[in-house]
Amino acid sequence: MEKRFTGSGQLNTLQMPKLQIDNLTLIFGRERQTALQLLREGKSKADILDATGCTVAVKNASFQVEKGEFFVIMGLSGSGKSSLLRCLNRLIEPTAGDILLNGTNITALNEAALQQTRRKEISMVFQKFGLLPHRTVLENIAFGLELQGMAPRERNAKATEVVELVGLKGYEQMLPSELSGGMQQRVGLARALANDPEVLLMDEAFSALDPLIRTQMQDELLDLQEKMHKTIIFITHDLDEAIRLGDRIAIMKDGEVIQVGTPEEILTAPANDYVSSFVEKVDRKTIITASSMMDTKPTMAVFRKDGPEGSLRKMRATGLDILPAVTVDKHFLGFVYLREVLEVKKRGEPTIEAAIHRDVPVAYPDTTVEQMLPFIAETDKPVAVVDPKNNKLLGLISQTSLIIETTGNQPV
Ligand SMILES: Nc1ncnc2c1ncn2[C@@H]1O[C@H](COP(=O)(O)OP(=O)(O)OP(=O)(O)O)[C@@H](O)[C@H]1O
Repeated sequence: MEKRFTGSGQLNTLQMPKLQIDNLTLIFGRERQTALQLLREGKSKADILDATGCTVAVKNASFQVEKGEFFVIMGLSGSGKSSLLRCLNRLIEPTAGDILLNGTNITALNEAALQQTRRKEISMVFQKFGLLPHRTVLENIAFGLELQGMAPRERNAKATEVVELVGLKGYEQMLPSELSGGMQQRVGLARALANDPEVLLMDEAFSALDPLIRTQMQDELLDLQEKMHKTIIFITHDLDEAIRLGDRIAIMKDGEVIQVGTPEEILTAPANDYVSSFVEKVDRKTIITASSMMDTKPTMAVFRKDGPEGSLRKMRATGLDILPAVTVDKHFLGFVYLREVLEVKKRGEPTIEAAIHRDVPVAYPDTTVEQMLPFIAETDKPVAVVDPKNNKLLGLISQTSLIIETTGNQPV
């Protein structure tokens, strides 16, 4: 899936974020305000619990979610994911901080306006599906619309539309108890989608499903998202699921958001030892791409500018016996080798043309390490990374870094 977001937590600032969370804090317990004060004084969670009996579930969380983004919040049990998610639609009242939806501060809404937002703008899908047992699939899906006061004919038509979308056609008149877990979660998802919300909150939505069904549901959700372009905030404690689904991932620990980034950023630049230990076992080959491995300032032999003489000079200066050959405007032509450049010079040829090997494999910035495996050769040939639009050379990956990335070992 295409990853559209780059830079740790950096978003396209030309557009207003769909959701902006600023210093969100949630404290459970009676002496919340005292606890908040202690938190602001820099006291630890454990000290605050000792002093006040209050639990700091979310501590100063700040991040933005862009329109159409699939944003995953990941953390172990008790890290505060569900608490944070429930604050976003104020199922739980945050103790401090702001939540801006399309620039409007949700924390300042009165009850009526909040109801309106929950019905129209933010819908939630729960882990345990939350279905009404005595209502049919169609009635369950239409339930939110019924609460909004929509007439039966209209709401059934809307629910029938969504039924098709989530693959429940033919099951409309069944009761939840007649369905498998995966099917029940489709009903939960359909009910959330029937409201046509801008933001979908999904709380461990697939965690109760067995692994095969879970993978299938993940695929279907990604397919749906390709069509719907909703803003999705998805909670999971499973890193593989987070990597599979997320455009970006926020990692939580002890109530704090400790890193926000694309899966690749989190794997290549973990914010601390905790994140490193988390990502250790992930199969990096399918996630790391050429863009994060390449040297973006390689020495190049510039065709027509650098003749054999100039190319040899560059080889001598760098100690390299192979250089990428490019045109003056950086279009990649191939590689030149020391031995052949010497021969060209000996023959008195004015350019390095005859020395250029044009038939070499190239990678694009989003080519994964796995896709580059066939490029591992016995020779020390680097991999050229080019822009797919215009074939300009963007960087080089040395054979050594490719081997280290694929095997985890230094080449012998
Ligand atoms: N209603 C509550 N009252 C008091 N403490 C709570 C309440 N709900 C959660 N907590 C505490 O807040 C912290 C964060 O819990 P939360 O459920 O948000 O974590 P989580 O990451 O979603 O974990 P899980 O995956 O197990 O649900 C935990 O220490 C938990 O014990």
